[in-house]
Amino acid sequence: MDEVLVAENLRKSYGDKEALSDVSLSVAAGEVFGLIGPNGAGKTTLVRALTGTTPVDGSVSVLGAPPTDVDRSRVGLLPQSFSPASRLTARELVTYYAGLYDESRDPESVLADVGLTGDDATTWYEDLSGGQQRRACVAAALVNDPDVLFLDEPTTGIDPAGRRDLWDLLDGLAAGGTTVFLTSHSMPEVERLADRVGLLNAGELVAVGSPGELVAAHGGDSRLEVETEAPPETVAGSFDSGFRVDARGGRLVFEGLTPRDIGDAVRELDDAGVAYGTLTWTQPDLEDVYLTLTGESFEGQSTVADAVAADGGTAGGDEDGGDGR
Ligand SMILES: Nc1ncnc2c1ncn2[C@@H]1O[C@H](COP(=O)(O)OP(=O)(O)OP(=O)(O)O)[C@@H](O)[C@H]1O
Repeated sequence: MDEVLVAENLRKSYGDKEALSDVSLSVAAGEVFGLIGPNGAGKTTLVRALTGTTPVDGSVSVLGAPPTDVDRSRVGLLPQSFSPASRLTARELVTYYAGLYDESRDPESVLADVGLTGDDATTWYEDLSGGQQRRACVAAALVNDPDVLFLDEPTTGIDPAGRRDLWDLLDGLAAGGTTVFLTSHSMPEVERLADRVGLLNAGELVAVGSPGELVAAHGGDSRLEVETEAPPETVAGSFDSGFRVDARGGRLVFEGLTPRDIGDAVRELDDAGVAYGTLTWTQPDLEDVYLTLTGESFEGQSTVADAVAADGGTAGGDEDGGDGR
C-alpha cells in the first residue's frame, strides 16, 4: 500500500499546553481519513503539522517529502479559518486561486461542483451566506486538482443538501485516487465518508480504525431503553431471560437486542408485570465510540418505530402504541 501521509511521534506544545502528544499515523493513497475529537483536542494543530504550516517535533512525510518541500500544486488545504478577500466574487476568488498554479481545473466546473452557480458565482464573497462562503473556500482548495486534500471542518455552516452534495463530491475525488484528510465534528459525516477514523483526545490519538471496527470495539451493544413507572433499580431483577437487563441513567436497559428481539423484551415486561412508558432502541454508532472514548455525553438514539421499520418487522406486544399498561 502506498503511504501518502506518514506522521511519526508528533509533539507540539503551546507554553504548558501539549496540543499533540506523540501522535503517529499513516494514510494510504486514495484513502479518506477522518479525524474526530472534542474542541481543543488538537485536530487543527495536527492538520497544520501535516501541511507544514506549524513547526512540530517528530517527522512528517507528504507524498514522500517533508510538507514544506512537497510540490504545492499536489496539495489542497482548506483551513478551519480562512478569510479570502471580501470584495472578490466567488468566481474571481476561484479564478485567482487557479492562477497560482501552472495547471488547474476550470474554475467554472469547480464552482459547479460546490453548487455556486448563477448569481452566487457573481456575488462578492462578503455578501455570500456563511455556507456559501464555505463552499467558495472548498472550491479554492480543489481548484489545483490536488493529490492530497486536507479539509478542516469543510461542511461547517453548509445546509444539509449542500453537505450531501459535498460528500458525493469527496466520494468521487477519493474514487479517482485523491487522498483526503478530513476533520469534522459531525459523526454521520465521518461515518459516511471515512475509510478510517482517528479519534484525538487531549492531544493523543486514542483510537484508529474503520468506522465498523471502532464501533465493534468501543460502541457497546445495541439496546432497548425502557421508561418504567417504578424505579428501574427495583424491577431490573424481575426478568428471567436471555437478555442482560440493567438499570442505567434512570431507565431499564435490555442489552444486546436486535430489532427482532424487541417483541420478546416487551413480552417479558408484560409477563413480569412491569408497567412501562416510552421504549427507545439504540444501535451503537460512531457517536457511541466518541462518547465512550472521550467521556463526553450526549444522546444519540433512534426510536422503536425506527428500529422496527429498519428491520421490516413488527415489535409486537405493544399494540397500544407503547403506552404500557
Ligand atoms: N496558536 C496557539 N497558541 C496557543 N495555544 C494554541 C494555539 N493553537 C492551538 N492552541 C491550543 O492547542 C490545543 C489544541 O487546539 P486545536 O485548535 O488544535 O484543537 P481542535 O481539536 O482543532 O479544536 P476545535 O475542535 O475546537 O477546532 C487547544 O488547547 C488550543 O487552545
